[in-house]
Amino acid sequence: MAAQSKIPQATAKRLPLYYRFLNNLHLQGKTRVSSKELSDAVKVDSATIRRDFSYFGALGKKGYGYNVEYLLGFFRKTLDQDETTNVALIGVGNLGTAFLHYNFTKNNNTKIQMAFDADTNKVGSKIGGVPIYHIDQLENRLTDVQAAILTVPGAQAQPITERLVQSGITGILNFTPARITVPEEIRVHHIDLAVELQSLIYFMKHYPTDE
Ligand SMILES: NC(=O)c1ccc[n+]([C@@H]2O[C@H](COP(=O)([O-])OP(=O)(O)OC[C@H]3O[C@@H](n4cnc5c(N)ncnc54)[C@H](O)[C@@H]3O)[C@@H](O)[C@H]2O)c1
Repeated sequence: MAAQSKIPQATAKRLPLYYRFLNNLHLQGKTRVSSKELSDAVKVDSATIRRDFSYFGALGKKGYGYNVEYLLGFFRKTLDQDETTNVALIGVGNLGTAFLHYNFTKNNNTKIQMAFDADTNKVGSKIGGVPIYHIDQLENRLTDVQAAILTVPGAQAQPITERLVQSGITGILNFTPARITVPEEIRVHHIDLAVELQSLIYFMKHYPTDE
């Protein structure tokens, strides 16, 4: 595994991009992909992709491309080995409470360290071992936290996002229906259950798994 820690930073940054696309291909039942196909999808030129993949020990074969399963296995291992990322959760309601109970116990390198809410009845308690602070404390408490999970009502999403960005958060997992605006160096992943469900139904219809 030592070779994996030698991956250049620029390559490592593209890993999640590759991972998402390959995962989608895998879900569609595709077993191989060409560097051209990948290049078009992730908007990285084929030469860079080939160089990146050579670090992973994945050497594409002419006329075959890359084995999707092999790459996915590699990415899972590598992404899992990343250094610990501290996460804060904002909005301890129905959804937020469920996440705190879950707290990604199967994944050692991601942990919700703290949570925030505006409701004084929730502040001062712990859920799943995670302390809940008042949202007024956000700027004081958010030191050494890199990512945030947003589970507040939609109308609160943008103002809270601005405070998170000011506090040095660089990644936001947004569960609210609001589309949030951030500076371009901040990464936002939006999880919309309605869209996910529609997408599932689309794939059920068009890519039945028992083909
Ligand atoms: N519950 C679901 O299944 C579900 C599914 C998909 C998306 N969502 C979205 O996730 C978000 C949360 O949903 P929910 O059902 O948990 O809502 P909820 O009303 O149960 O919880 C929202 C929490 O945010 C807190 N809050 C309100 N304003 C705040 C502020 N300014 N700062 C900090 N905390 C604040 C509230 O006190 C409350 O605890 C919503 O945007 C919702 O649309 C929910």
